[in-house]
Amino acid sequence: MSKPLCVLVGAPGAGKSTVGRLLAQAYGVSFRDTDADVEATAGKPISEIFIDEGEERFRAMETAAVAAALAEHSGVLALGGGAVLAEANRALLAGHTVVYLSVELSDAASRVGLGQGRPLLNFNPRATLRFLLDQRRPLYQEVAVHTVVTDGRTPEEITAELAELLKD
Ligand SMILES: Nc1ncnc2c1ncn2[C@@H]1O[C@H](COP(=O)(O)OP(=O)(O)OP(=O)(O)O)[C@@H](O)[C@H]1O
Ligand SMILES: O=C(O)C1=C[C@@H](O)[C@@H](O)[C@H](O)C1
Ligand SMILES: [Mg+2]
Repeated sequence: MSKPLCVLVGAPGAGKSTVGRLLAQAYGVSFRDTDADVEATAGKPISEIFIDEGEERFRAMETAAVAAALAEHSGVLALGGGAVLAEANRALLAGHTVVYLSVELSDAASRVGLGQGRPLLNFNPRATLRFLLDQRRPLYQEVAVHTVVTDGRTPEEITAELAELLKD
């Protein structure tokens, strides 16, 4: 039983995977991403899981991946953007060093582009992102111990702030 150094949450395009990798490198620890874990378990990309099995099945696999990663991983962990929607996942995060990488619509939209590889954003990515951000902002805030604003900042700047926060 171990505990992640830090758990990153945030919307699509917040930079969880990008910043998570940089932070892990800086600390010399490994990086894990529950999206990649679900894909490895299913043997296919998330976009295909959504098409073949539906979002509900994906969310069940995601909860199993979150529980396993929180129990096993001691490095930096990024959660899928929608993981905070499930009460069970939010409960699992209690007591963990959860950092909310916040992003607002303008930067999120330019970072995810047309939403390729992100099934929820296949249709009208900007309007969907606006909805997701409004729906999830309070949930990210609820689980987070720290918030790091990412808008208009480079991944390196964000990583440096995160490293500073983790010293406490
Ligand atoms: N601070 C930043 N400034 C500019 N571009 C960024 C920043 N952070 C990430 N990006 C770019 O935005 C895109 C999305 O980043 P990333 O995949 O890390 O986000 P994510 O939070 O993991 O998204 P998802 O929830 O879809 O997995 C990538 O192309 C990445 O290079
Ligand atoms: O925001 C979401 O609901 C998602 C974000 C991605 O990380 C993936 O977990 C999946 O595409 C769903
Ligand atoms: Mg990611």
